[in-house]
Amino acid sequence: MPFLRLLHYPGKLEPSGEEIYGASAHSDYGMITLLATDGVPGLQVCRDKSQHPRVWEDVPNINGAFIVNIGDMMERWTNCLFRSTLHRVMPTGQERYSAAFFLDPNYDCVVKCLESCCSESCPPRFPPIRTIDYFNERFREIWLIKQRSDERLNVVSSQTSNLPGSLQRPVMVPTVVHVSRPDVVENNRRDLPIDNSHDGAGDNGSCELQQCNNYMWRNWFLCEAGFGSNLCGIRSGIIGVTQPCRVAVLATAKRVAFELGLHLGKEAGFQVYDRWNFITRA
Ligand SMILES: O=C(O)CCC(=O)C(=O)O
Ligand SMILES: [Fe+2]
Repeated sequence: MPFLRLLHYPGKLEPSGEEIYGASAHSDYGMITLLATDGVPGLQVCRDKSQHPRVWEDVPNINGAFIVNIGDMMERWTNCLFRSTLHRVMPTGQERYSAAFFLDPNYDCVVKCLESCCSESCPPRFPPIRTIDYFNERFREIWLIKQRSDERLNVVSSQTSNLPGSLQRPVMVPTVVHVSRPDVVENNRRDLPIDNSHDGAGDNGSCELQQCNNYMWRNWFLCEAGFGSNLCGIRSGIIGVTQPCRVAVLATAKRVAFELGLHLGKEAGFQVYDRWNFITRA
């Protein structure tokens, strides 16, 4: 699964002279990352992450070359034959741009030590893990670090701008919630054309079924991005959809429940207000 992240470090300095943007020490979670930068320094790697105190080295810029990072999943697959690279971006006060291309296993892929990388004398160091479970574990750790830091700094809002540089960026990493749908729904989804008709701009964008589809697409997107999930502290709550008429409300609620394997009236519900303010709920 590919994922491209475009990064901008504004290089702003606090009145104290301290820069507030950077990226704390981390390894990338997936398989492999190709990184292109604009040549502005700041990126550092630690060759031996088990060594303390850590020794950080600047990564030199080579024009036209990508920086390649091994990710955690590759480390687990190869039983540490390939180690994931611990790296960070130090604030330098200079504006900086980078583009990171992450290649990760699919979320439902179980990452298990490769047979060629273990033996009786060298048993697997990590148990098999589903990619999504590993990612969520890491996102939860980051969320806890952010909460502790907020408490320390007495940050009231959820903005990250008051955080020290070392905690700025990874907090922005999205949580991904794996949604398991009935087989029939999953197969239908795979057959859907990849075009822009689901954003309501297509020729048949106004028909009722199409509108229902539009809401489905948005719900799936929000749901899989962690909205409405207890796993994701900042996005927990409810995804709400408004519809112009009772028929559409019922159709949408039923379909959300069916497609996400939820119970209508429990995890998925609806509320209809008619013009005399009578309310029907499930
Ligand atoms: O901006 C950089 O050079 C590094 C970015 C990075 O490590 C990341 O996005 O995971
Ligand atoms: Fe990284």
